Amino acid sequence: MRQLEERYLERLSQLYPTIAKASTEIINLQAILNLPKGTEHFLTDIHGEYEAFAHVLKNGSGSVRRKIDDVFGNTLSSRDKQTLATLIYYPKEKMDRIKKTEKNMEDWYKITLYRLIEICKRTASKYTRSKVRKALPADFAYVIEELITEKKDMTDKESYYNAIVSTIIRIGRAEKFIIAMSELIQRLTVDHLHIVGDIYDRGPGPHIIMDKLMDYHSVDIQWGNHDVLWMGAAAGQRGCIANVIRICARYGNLDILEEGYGINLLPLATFAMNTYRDDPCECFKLKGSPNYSTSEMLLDVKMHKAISVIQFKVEGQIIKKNPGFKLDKRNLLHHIDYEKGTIELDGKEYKMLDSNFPTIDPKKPYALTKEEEDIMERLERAFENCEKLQSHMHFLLNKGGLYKVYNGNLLYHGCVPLKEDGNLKSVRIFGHTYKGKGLYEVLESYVRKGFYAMDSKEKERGKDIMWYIWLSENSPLFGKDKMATFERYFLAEKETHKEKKNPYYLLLEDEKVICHILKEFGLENKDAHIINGHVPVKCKDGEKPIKCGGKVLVIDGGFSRAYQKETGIAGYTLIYNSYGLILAAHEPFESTEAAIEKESDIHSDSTVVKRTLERKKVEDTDVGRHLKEQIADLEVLLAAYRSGVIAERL
Ligand SMILES: O=P(O)(O)OC[C@H]1O[C@](O)(COP(=O)(O)O)[C@@H](O)[C@@H]1O
Ligand SMILES: [Mn+2]
Repeated sequence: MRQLEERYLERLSQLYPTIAKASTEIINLQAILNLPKGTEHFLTDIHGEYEAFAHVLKNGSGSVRRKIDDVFGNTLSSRDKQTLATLIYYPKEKMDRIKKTEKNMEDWYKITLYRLIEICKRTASKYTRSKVRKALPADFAYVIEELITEKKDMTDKESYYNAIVSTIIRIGRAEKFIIAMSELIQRLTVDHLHIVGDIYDRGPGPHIIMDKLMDYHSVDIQWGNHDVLWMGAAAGQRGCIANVIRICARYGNLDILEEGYGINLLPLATFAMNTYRDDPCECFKLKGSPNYSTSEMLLDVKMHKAISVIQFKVEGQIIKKNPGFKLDKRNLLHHIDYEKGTIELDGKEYKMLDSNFPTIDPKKPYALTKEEEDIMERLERAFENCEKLQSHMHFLLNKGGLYKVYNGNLLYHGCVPLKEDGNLKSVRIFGHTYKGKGLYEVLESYVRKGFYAMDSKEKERGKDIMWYIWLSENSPLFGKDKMATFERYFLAEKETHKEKKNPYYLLLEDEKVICHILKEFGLENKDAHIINGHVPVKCKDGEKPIKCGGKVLVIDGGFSRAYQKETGIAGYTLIYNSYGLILAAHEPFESTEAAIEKESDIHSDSTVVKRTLERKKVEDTDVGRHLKEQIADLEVLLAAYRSGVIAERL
């Protein structure tokens, strides 16, 4: 042990070779501990809505606007503040419009630059110089640092600033500079982003969102069931591939696959056209209103049906292969009477809304036809070999997980499976029993195995687990008793469509249960919160996102347009800054165009969930804890130098 400590100190002394260097580092770290805590931003259930997502990222769910209010208070009209906010979100586009009407651009540049400098000063004041420096755009790094650094003892500050600003304008760099400042403000307003799941499906641009996230300065992701579905597809799991394509077809988003990821769907399209040529595919009408021509629409519904039938078949095979998944009840194709066009479910007979199944052999309903098999083989290869998809999925693997404990909060997408009495539900995974945190951990480890395991059997299990996470009633990311996809397509009886939620969702107001979950994940502090998404909060029915006296925050971002009529708003996001927790309710996002032109900001309403008595500092955060450990280590090193145990490396 002693030897280990000495070896560690030796290593540390290579980094801080002298008393002076070690002391300076201690002082620097101590200074960081006393800075205000950085702002965290939480978004969930983005579901491919890249424009709304980009907007919320730009406005920091109201954080930029709050900064403008803090700096300018009553000295600017609310109209001017809104224009300034829009400029910060969309600097280039806004300036292009302003230039068309503004008579004195030079004046406008001057005023705008001063305003931006003031806001930038305020946003930067929370960080160390070194952190700000790292965020500065290379072209203007030096000037911006000059402009935002307080020069206390300079006598004629004003003329010094004026000279810089006038030069920027005179040499024609004002626009570029305004863009750089605006982006810097956006960058500094939010220190860290949490995505609490469901980036994928329903909306048109999940791949664009992923590109943005990969570019973002600091982010973690708690996978949602839809994200794990795409991960499974990328790993070549057939159930996941079929679901991914089915959902894209259902929402008129096959472009994501074809154009976004370059996955060739021609074999499926040709097969669908031939197989369902005269079939109107009534049950497979699209959701939403995609921009389709009639022939595109016709093709899409046929592909939608073709891949759905393939899905029910391959899922049947996965269920048979994995009896431990206990999903046999979800195999329904063998309950269909193909002649009568009916199905028997739980002893009751239902009329099927569709009875044209040319590819199903009633004796072997789960077997793929030769053509279907061929299509699936090609799709498997296409998903596995798509470089862009693989890079997006590896980003999810590297930056994400099934849950996260961060600054005293517990983040996960769906739920912790519970029994009706509120105790943790035990679940069998490949012959072993797990619950609570253990369940989360084993599932996550299998997801990773699905990509990285050397042992082919474990790898296969890992792939199948991704599909299991998508729809099992015991999956913490799904948390409903069944996924009623089949019933929703083929049966008119609404009661068969019902997906009953895990008791977790009924127990969200039960403090004992919630504290138990938090404790299970190591959070015993009374200030801890659970933050989850997944279930839309039906605001129009009076439902509230704040549960259990503020201990639980269900912030389904509600970005998904298809769901906005159910919730009545566009959903919630959360901000955790040094003053506390702020919940932002959003109105539906019209378009980027409207956001710029009408200066409409989707952020509508903020509720302070919790206000801290004292402003939280870095020392109160997880990073602060690491810094304190580092300081303690450095102090040991310092003592070792002083007592002669270790020599300085001069
Ligand atoms: O209406 P859609 O898009 O077909 O999806 C409905 C399905 O999506 C789910 O709600 C899962 O998606 P979420 O994770 O977004 O809730 C299923 O429970 C349901 O069967
Ligand atoms: Mn979800």
